[in-house]
Amino acid sequence: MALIVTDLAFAHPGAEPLYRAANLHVEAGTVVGLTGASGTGKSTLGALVAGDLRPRSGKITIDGRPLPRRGFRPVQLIHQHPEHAVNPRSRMRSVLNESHRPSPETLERVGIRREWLDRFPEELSGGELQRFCIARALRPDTRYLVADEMTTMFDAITQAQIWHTLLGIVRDRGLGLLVISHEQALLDRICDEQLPIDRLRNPHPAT
Ligand SMILES: Nc1ncnc2c1ncn2[C@@H]1O[C@H](COP(=O)(O)OP(=O)(O)OP(=O)(O)O)[C@@H](O)[C@H]1O
Repeated sequence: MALIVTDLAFAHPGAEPLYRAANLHVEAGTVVGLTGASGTGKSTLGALVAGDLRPRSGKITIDGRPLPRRGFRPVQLIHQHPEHAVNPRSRMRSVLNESHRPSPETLERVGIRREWLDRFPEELSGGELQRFCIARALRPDTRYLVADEMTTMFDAITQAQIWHTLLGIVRDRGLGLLVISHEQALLDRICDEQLPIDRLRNPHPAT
């Protein structure tokens, strides 16, 4: 069981290809860190494996099946800026229930307080809002998560709480987790494996 990217090619409109033949393997139940300098395509790769962007060519398979083009989303993306990932005009109860209804146990485990459900996004802190994005991503059919600079904006205590919670759930559900981060100490602590994106990009550059 794995998320497997094979010979992926992608370019943003009007730009040079970011990857010509990228390969990535995230085994279910493992935590893989994706590292690399700014602008080298880590977030873009996260968006591709989550199905938010479509590759030019190549293959993405999830537990042996092609990544679905619509509907069922087995790979869920958690962004750096939760405030950009939610509708500012929706109360948190609606935000949460957009994709599924998380169980009360999930809400409690993720650390969402009941009284937050009636608030609007701007009435929550970034860390509180990120907990909603995590709960929303934890659909019953989610198999893999991409955490793209998920806690970069938060203080050390909030970061530690969110990672502790998420890693516990990932372990219990046997999910695969791709972590995109510039924080080397975090990656060293939580990852089973780390991949520099340069190793995935352009493995056969034109000479
Ligand atoms: N929607 C877009 N349209 C055009 N170019 C884009 C778009 N999104 C990103 N890019 C470009 O693609 C390249 C890779 O961006 P990406 O965000 O994937 O890098 P990154 O490695 O995640 O960077 P960072 O570590 O700074 O977050 C950058 O040069 C960026 O300017």
